[in-house]
Amino acid sequence: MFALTVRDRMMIAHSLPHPAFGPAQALHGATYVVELTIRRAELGEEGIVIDIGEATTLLKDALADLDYTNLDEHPELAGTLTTTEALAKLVADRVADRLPAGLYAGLDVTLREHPDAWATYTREL
Ligand SMILES: Nc1nc2c(c(=O)[nH]1)N=C([C@H](O)[C@H](O)COP(=O)(O)OP(=O)(O)OP(=O)(O)O)CN2
Repeated sequence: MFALTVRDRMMIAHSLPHPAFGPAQALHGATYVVELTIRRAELGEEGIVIDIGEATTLLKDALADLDYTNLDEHPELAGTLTTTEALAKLVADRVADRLPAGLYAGLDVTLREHPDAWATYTREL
């Protein structure tokens, strides 16, 4: 299995209104490093999993309406606890929706809250 990874960042504000989150129930900010890995069993005729530029654009587009926003006000996220895990799934689903069918084995999206904590969502395709 081959894999190609690209990385981007997004800055957001959000609150996590559940008692499990203590002070993070209040509005606070986060800067995530976001990694997208696309997996493919065999390389294409160009000898690549996916063009790096194309993968970078896919990731950037998936983050575009989230970056520099208050997620509490995002219509698609109403009623969602926007945890690192949930955001990783959201980004993965958005990228998966734009990949051609039948070409790729799967993808992983990792959001790093800080160097010592991250969450990953894995999706087979
Ligand atoms: N599994 C997850 N745990 C936590 C998430 C998350 O997205 N997934 N998010 C947060 C908060 O948004 C914030 O990032 C950290 O808040 P904090 O109160 O500092 O929480 P910590 O767990 O880091 O520290 P405590 O010792 O619990 O205060 C929190 N958790």
